[in-house]
Amino acid sequence: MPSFISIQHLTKSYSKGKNTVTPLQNLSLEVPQGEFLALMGPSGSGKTTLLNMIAGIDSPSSGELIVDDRDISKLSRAEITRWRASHVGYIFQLYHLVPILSAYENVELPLLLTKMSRSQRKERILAALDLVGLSDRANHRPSELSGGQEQRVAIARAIVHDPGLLVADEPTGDLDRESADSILQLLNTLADEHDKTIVMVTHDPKAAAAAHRTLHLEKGQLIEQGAVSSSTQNAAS
Ligand SMILES: Nc1ncnc2c1ncn2[C@@H]1O[C@H](COP(=O)(O)OP(=O)(O)OP(=O)(O)O)[C@@H](O)[C@H]1O
Repeated sequence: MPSFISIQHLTKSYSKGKNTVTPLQNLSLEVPQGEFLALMGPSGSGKTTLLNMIAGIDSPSSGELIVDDRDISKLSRAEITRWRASHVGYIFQLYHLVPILSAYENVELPLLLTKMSRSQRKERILAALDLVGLSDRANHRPSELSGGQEQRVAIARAIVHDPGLLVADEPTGDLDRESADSILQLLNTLADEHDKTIVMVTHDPKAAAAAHRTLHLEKGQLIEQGAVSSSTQNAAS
């Protein structure tokens, strides 16, 4: 099966004063469509940097970055903004819901950027809320929801425009174990039954274990779980 994400020899450097920081160095990665991939690694190892590259939020210094058959490192700023809006869904640790809007209205936000009619939007929003198990909370505001429910609304918002790729940065970092497990189950369902390709950054080994595969970032390179050195495990714990 061709890869949904194909990264070849990707390097990312930042200038910091007189110094250069290179969180990702000559990194290569293949992710098949429908895979739920977890990224782990010590703080500062470049996990968020890699996630931002894959999601088209930041661009590589060098290397090839193909997502869904497109080399997104070669797109202009306007093209990448358009690409992101239709191809990527974002899930954050702290949900980033708009407090004065209902769950329904929060989920509607990505669709307001499209030419969809109100009735088309309604159909999509109700389907997304149904998929995350929150049909009965459509009119509730975030403050009237539990943390787990807020994250479900955020996931409904991330999938409502039907992107192929979901990126999640510590999606269970603010949740108790039970809520975290049900969010991880939902992410598995999205990969297994809805063919979403999911890349999740996490510090939580239990969250990583729920994914199909876990990779560790070490010295700007990716290492399969099992091949990770004890020094990295100590640093990550
Ligand atoms: N915009 C930027 N400008 C300069 N340096 C940056 C920038 N973004 C990230 N870095 C540096 O790149 C390195 C990797 O950062 P990154 O946030 O990707 O790590 P991380 O593994 O996600 O860490 P954490 O687990 O703490 O979130 C760090 O040394 C960071 O200071």
